[in-house]
Amino acid sequence: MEQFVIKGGKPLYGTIRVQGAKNAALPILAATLLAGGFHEIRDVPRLSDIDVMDRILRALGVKARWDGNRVKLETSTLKTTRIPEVLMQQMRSSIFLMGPLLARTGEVIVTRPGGCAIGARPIDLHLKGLRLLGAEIQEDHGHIRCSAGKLTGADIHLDLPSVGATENIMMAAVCAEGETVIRNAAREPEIVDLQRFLNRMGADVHGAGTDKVVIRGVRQLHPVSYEIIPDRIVAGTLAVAAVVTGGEILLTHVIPDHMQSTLQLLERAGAQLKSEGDALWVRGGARLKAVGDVVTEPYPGFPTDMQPQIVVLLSLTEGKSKLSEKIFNGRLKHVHELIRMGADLTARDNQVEIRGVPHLSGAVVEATDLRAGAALVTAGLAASGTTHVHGLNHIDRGYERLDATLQLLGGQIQRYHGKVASL
Ligand SMILES: CC(=O)N[C@H]1[C@@H](OP(=O)(O)OP(=O)(O)OC[C@H]2O[C@@H](n3ccc(=O)[nH]c3=O)[C@H](O)[C@@H]2O)O[C@H](CO)[C@@H](O)[C@@H]1O
Ligand SMILES: C=C(OP(=O)(O)O)C(=O)O
Repeated sequence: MEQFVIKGGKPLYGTIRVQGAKNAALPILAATLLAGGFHEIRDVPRLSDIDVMDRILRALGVKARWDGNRVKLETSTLKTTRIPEVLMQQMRSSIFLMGPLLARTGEVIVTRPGGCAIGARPIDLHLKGLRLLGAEIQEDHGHIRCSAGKLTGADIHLDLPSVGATENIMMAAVCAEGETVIRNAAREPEIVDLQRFLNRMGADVHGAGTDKVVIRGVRQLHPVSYEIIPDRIVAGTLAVAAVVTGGEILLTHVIPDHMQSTLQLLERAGAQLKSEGDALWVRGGARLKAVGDVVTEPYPGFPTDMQPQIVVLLSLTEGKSKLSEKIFNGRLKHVHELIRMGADLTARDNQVEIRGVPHLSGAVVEATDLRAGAALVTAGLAASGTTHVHGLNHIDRGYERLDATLQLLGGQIQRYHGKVASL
C-alpha cells in the first residue's frame, strides 16, 4: 500500500500552474460520444478517475491516443452501449455515459455507479430527467437498461440542484426533438464549461450558470478541439496549504471568479490575496482568525469539495468556528483523523465545532475519500513532526501528482510503496 510521508512545518513558496478541472473533464470526455469522428481535448488532468473514463471509452470501442494532458479520441468506432460493471463501480462519474449514449444510439446499459464514501448518492434525478425526455428505464438485478426510440424535449424540474443530473440531462437533450428546460439546475462553472463544449459541437444550449438551462435539440453534432477549464478545487487546496504553512505562492492558470466563496473565506481568516488575470497570489502570515459559521452550499456558495481543507485551516485559527456540511450526509470522516493530529473538533449531525489550536502534530492517518485526503496532506504540511497519509488511491482520483506539485513549492513530501520506518 502506498503512503505519503510528510515532514511538516515548512512554509510553501513558489509558482504552480493549476491542472485542468476533473469535474469539467469527466462529463466532457463522456460528451465526445455524442458526435462520431476525431475530437481533441486539451488540459485533461492525468488522474485515476480520468483513467477509468478512458478505459470505459475504450471498452465502448473508442480509440484514444494520449500525449501528456492532451487526448485525441476517435468516437465513430463505437461498438457497444453496455458499460462493464467493474468500470461502472470505480467512480461516480461513470453515470455521465448515460446521457450521451442514450442520445447517440437510443440505448444504454449500466449499473449503479461507485464513488467515494461521502454519503448517500442516489441517481434518482438523473433517471427522472431521462424518463421525462422519453426514455424507458428498467432495473433488473442491479442492471439499468435505458432505451428510447426517440427523445423529446421536456420541462424538467430538479428537486435539488444536482450537478451531475443537470449535466446528464443536458447531454441527453442536445439532439432531442424540440426544447428542453431544466429548472432548479445546478450553476457550477463546470456546467458552463460543458455548455461551451456542447455548443462548439453544434448544440444549442444556453442558461448554464443560472438555475434555468434551455436546450434546443439539433439534428447533428460534429467533433471538436477543446481545452478544459482550470480546477478551482485544486487551486483552493493549494491556496489553503500556502496559508496554513505561512507561505507565499503564485497560482497561474486559475479563474479567480470561480473561487469567490473560497477566497472570501480565506481573506476573512486573515490570508492575503491578490488576483490579476489568470493568476492568484496567496500569502499566509500572522495567526489566523476564526470566521464564525461556514456552510457548504451549491455554487456560488462555499463548495463541499473544499470543506475538509477548510476544516484544517479553521483548526489552526484563533477562536471558534462552526462548519455545516449541507450537501453530503457522510463527509466528515477527516474529523476523526484531524483529532489524532491534535485538532480540537467535535462532529455531530453533519456539523463540526472547531476550537482553534496553535499547532497540529504529525500522526499516522487514513484518507477515506478524495478531499479528506487532500485535507490530511494539508494538515501534515502545517504540522510539526512527520505525518503518514494512507489511502492515496483516493487522493490520486483528483490531484495530478500532488506530491510532485508540493515538492515544487518546497513541501517535504514523499510517496512510498509498502512499509516505512516509523516516525
Ligand atoms: C464529477 C463531479 O462533478 N462531481 C461533483 C458533483 O458530484 P455530483 O454530481 O454527484 O453531486 P450532486 O450535485 O448530484 O449532488 C448533490 C446532492 O444531491 C443529491 N442527489 C444527486 C443526484 C440525484 O439523482 N439525487 C440526489 O439526491 C446527492 O446525494 C447530494 O446530496 O457535485 C458535487 C457537489 O458539488 C461535488 O462534490 C462533486 O465533486
Ligand atoms: C466528490 C468528488 O468527486 P466525485 O463526484 O467524482 O466523487 C470531489 O471531487 O470531491
